[in-house]
Amino acid sequence: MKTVGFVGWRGMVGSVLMNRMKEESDFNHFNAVFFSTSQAGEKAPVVIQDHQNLILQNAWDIEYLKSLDILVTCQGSTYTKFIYPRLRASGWTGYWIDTASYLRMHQDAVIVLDPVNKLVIERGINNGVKTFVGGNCTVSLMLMALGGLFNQNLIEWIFVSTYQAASGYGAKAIKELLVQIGQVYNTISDLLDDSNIPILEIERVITEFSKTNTISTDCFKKPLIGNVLPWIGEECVEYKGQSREEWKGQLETNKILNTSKLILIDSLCVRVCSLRCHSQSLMIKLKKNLCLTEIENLIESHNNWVKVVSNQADISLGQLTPLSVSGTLRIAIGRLRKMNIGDEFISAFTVGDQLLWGAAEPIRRILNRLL
Ligand SMILES: NC(=O)C1=CN([C@@H]2O[C@H](COP(=O)(O)OP(=O)(O)OC[C@H]3O[C@@H](n4cnc5c(N)ncnc54)[C@H](OP(=O)(O)O)[C@@H]3O)[C@@H](O)[C@H]2O)C=CC1
Ligand SMILES: N[C@@H](CC(=O)OP(=O)(O)O)C(=O)O
Repeated sequence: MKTVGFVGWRGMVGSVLMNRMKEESDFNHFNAVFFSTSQAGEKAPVVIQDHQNLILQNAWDIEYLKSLDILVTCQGSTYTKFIYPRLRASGWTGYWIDTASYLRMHQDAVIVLDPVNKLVIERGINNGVKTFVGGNCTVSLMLMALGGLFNQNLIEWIFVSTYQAASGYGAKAIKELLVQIGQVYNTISDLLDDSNIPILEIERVITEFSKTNTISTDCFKKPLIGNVLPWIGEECVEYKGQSREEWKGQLETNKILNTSKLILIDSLCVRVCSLRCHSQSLMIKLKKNLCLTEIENLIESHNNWVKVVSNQADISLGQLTPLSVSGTLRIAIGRLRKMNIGDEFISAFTVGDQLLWGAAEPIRRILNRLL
């Protein structure tokens, strides 16, 4: 059996990965070794019955890492940046599987999303590629939703407006949003009980409180509760005025699909206060005029997880929301219709869990493929 090391397994993405692997009994197929950058020597997680007494190994120990057949890291780019070049320089030729963005555009790395780019992955494996990286969450979720149209080479360009969950900024950010909700509620809970207080007075109190320094904003820098934040991540060095999150859309999509002619993708990425599902509003220019039923059929037949939601109010509100998709592998896509501006333009809205298909699931699946 192969030996697989896990770094970053107790982080948010790592925990979702561990849960999925336990659900699917993946740990029966290899020997697992768990590492930590900060807790070496402490107890490792128990993932199968007979492995009760394993301890955490030191994630900085190159000599130990060299003994692995496969290393899976959900630890983040800082770890990858430090360890990856040193481990490769030491002569290690094992498989490196990573959730972090650092190696994604590296020429020796394949971005994995097998329902969409299985052939690219297989070609990579056959050509001796040893580095496999999960895509940016919005990119992976968009590709899972529109795989059927990309597959048929029907897309000329897309403009995406994202509504990204707090989880995309990590566990601390989800906590910060929940703390903000509590803080805001505490400032007005007495007022809510008094039916004589006008709603605009309550709104004024909340708005004023949210502008004070008392509200927690360590992660997001501004309140997310009662707000939307129209900038995610750093500014792109190459393109002023574009965030790196927006910049990744076109770059990663074209790398994942291994396109010979660039598919144009642009976006405006916004943080909203949902917890772990990213939503995206899409304006798509098709290369030809197709009827809506054909478009829906192509989308839905592409993979087992994408579900077309009928474009009706009650069904959209029930099945096309972060709440309805959260914690599932479902990729919901709806609000599909032809736009007024022309027959080749369609609009759509899609929702996916950014910790599952957006992060952990492609990693779980490439690991199983490489075993
Ligand atoms: N968040 C997301 O939605 C997505 C993230 N990614 C990428 O995945 C990587 C990891 O992200 P994420 O999972 O959010 O990172 P986290 O911050 O949740 O975890 C990273 C590491 O922090 C350490 N840590 C310190 N204190 C704690 C604690 N109290 N609980 C758990 N872990 C703790 C752990 O390492 P140790 O045990 O070594 O101390 C852990 O592995 C990043 O590169 C990110 O860009 C990719 C796609 C989506
Ligand atoms: N940036 C994403 C999450 C993420 O980690 O992306 P990446 O893996 O490309 O750094 C978000 O904030 O929602």
